Amino acid sequence: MIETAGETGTAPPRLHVSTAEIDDPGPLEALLPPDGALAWVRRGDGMVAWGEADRYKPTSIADAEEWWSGLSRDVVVTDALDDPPAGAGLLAFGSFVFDPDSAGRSTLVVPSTVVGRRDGRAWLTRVTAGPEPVAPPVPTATVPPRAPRGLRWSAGTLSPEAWQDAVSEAVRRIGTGALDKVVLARDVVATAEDEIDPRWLVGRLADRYASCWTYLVDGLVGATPEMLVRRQGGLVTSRVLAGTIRRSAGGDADLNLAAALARSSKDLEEHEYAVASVARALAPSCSAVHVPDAPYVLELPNVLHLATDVTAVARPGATALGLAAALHPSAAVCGTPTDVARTLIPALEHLDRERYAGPVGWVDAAGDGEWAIALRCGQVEETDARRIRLFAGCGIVAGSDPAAELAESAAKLLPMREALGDLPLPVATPAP
Ligand SMILES: C=C(O[C@@H]1C=C(C(=O)O)C=C[C@H]1O)C(=O)O
Repeated sequence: MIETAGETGTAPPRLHVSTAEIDDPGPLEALLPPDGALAWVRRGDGMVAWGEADRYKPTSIADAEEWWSGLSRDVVVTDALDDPPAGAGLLAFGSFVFDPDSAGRSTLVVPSTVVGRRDGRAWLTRVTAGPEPVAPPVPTATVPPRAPRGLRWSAGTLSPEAWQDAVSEAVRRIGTGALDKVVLARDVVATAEDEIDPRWLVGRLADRYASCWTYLVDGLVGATPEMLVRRQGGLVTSRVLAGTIRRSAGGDADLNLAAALARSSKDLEEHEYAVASVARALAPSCSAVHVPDAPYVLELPNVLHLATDVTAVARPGATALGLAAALHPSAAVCGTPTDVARTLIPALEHLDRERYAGPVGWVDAAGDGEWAIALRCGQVEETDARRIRLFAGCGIVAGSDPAAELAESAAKLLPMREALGDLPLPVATPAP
C-alpha cells in the first residue's frame, strides 16, 4: 500500500499521478469543459486541462519555482509513459504578472486532468489526492462554446490620442539619453451581451494563428508568437521578437515589406536590444549561448516580425521557471536599460498590465517547460465575464513615430478582435 502524508493527519495528502497513452482525441480544444479550462496548443499539438489538484498564488517566479519543486518532489507516480513526450506527466500551468506591484494575480494551477498530444502520441494524465482506481475515459465538452454576441468597444486606460502623446514623450526621453528603448502598451475593452466563453477564443486563435502558442490560464487568453524560454532536457531555446510591420494584402507587397523590415535600421536597433537582453540573462545559468548573426522575418497573418532564435545549454539546476525568472522582463516587453524602462512604463502608460507581457506556460516535474510572453491576448474580467480587456504594445526607440506606433498596436490587437468575431477574417480595419 502507498502511504500518503495525509494519513498522518498533519500534512495534505500526497498527489498521485497516472498517465496513460490514449487514442488520438481529435482537436484538443474541443475537449475543454466550460469551467476551469486551461490550454496550451500549437499546430494542433499541446495540452488542454481542467480540474484543480492544487493551486498556488506565487509572489514571484522564484517563489513559484520553490513551491513547485517542493510539490513535484513529493508526488506518487502510479503510471507513466515510456520515453514520455514533453508535458506527459505531472505539470502545472501558470502565468505571472508583468509588474510585481500589479493588482492582478500570478497563478500556478496543477490540473487534475490533462489531455495532450505531441509528435503523434496522445496521453491522459490524472492527478488525484489518492490512488485512482480506473483511468476515466477522455471527456468531451458537453456544452460547445458560443461566439460572443453584440460586442461594444470602449477606450481603455488612455485614448489613442493620449497614448500617442505618451509615445512622443518616450521619444523625447530617449533623445535626452535617459534610455535607449521603452515598450509602451495600450488597452481596449470589449463588452459582449453574455459572458464571454474563452474556449471560443482558444479555438479561433489556434486555427488562425497555428504557428503561435495559444494559451488559456484563468481567463487570460491569447496566441503569442514569442517564446521567452523553453527547456527540454538540457536544451534551452528563446525566440526573441522585436521590430514589426503590419501586413498588407499579401503577395509581392508583403515581400517588399519583409525586405524593408530586414533593412530598417530603427527595427534592427530595437531588435538588437531585445536579443542582447536575452543573451545576457541566459549567460549565468547556461553554457554555449548561441546568437545567430542576423534576424529572420517571422510571418504571421497580421504582422511581420524580426525574429531571432537564441539557443543554449542549461547548467544543472537551471529549470524552465528559473530561466523565466532570469529573463523576465526582456527588452521585447520592457526596454533598455531595464530599470529605467521599468520605472518609465507606468508613468507613461498609466495602465495596469496585469498578466499581459508576463510569462505564461507550463512546467513539469523535471523542471522542463515552456514559458512564452503573454502577448496578443485579453483578460476576461473576473467580476464581469461579459467584458474582456485586450492589450498591445510597441517598442519605442529614437526613430519612433507616434502614428505609426498606434497603427502597429492596432495590428497587434487584430488576432483577438478576429477571435472575438469583431472582424471578418482576414481583412484588417482601423483600430477601435
Ligand atoms: C509588446 C508587444 O509585442 C512586442 C513588441 C514588438 C515590437 O515592438 O516590434 C514585437 C514583438 C513583441 O516583442 C505586443 O504584442 O503587445
